[in-house]
Amino acid sequence: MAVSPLAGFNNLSIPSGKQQTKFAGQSVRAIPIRVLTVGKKRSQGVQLIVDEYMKKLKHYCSVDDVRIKSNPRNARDVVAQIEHEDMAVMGHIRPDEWVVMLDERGHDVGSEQMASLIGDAGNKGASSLLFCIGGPYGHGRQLRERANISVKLSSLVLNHEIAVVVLIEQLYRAWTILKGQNYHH
Ligand SMILES: C[S@@+](CC[C@H](N)C(=O)[O-])C[C@H]1O[C@@H](n2cnc3c(N)ncnc32)[C@H](O)[C@@H]1O
Repeated sequence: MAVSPLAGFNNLSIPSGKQQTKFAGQSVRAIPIRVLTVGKKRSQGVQLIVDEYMKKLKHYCSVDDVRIKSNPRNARDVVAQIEHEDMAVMGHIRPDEWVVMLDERGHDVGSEQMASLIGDAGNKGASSLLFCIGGPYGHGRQLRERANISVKLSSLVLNHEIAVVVLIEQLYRAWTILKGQNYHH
């Protein structure tokens, strides 16, 4: 029987407050992480930082940087642009992948909770974990329906380039937390 992609996150607990991850001292299955961003060409400075953290993250799991051009069909109105970007994003999602949508209105998670989220995805059967950063006007309807969870990185609205930098550092931080390494204080 096929396992619903929602099966794990239905049970995902996001504990409140700063606390140790429930995976401290336990082994975690290292599933691939894919970071999908919708946007224009990245600036060199942002790309350097993303590359640096991707390299660090690759010590723990495989990582893919999936890029989608914003407004891929040169739509003239915002609604059509969001829909075209949404379709392009959906085309990259794998059926048994757990999808984390980054959104300014999402769950407010701390770094330990992000570590638990990665641990849960690995240990509850997801084949890979996809983190989605939207285009200039945010995510479309299909992705919102498909996402297993929506997470905020800050109460501030971030440009997609800043969002990917914050996200990738947090993914690295999360793995150091899972491994009990001396990076997160
Ligand atoms: C320029 S923002 C889009 C802002 C738009 N107002 C919206 O409704 O999403 C581009 C993308 O960056 C990400 N992003 C921006 N601020 C964020 C935040 N505080 N937390 C999580 N993701 C954020 C989201 O994925 C968003 O779709």
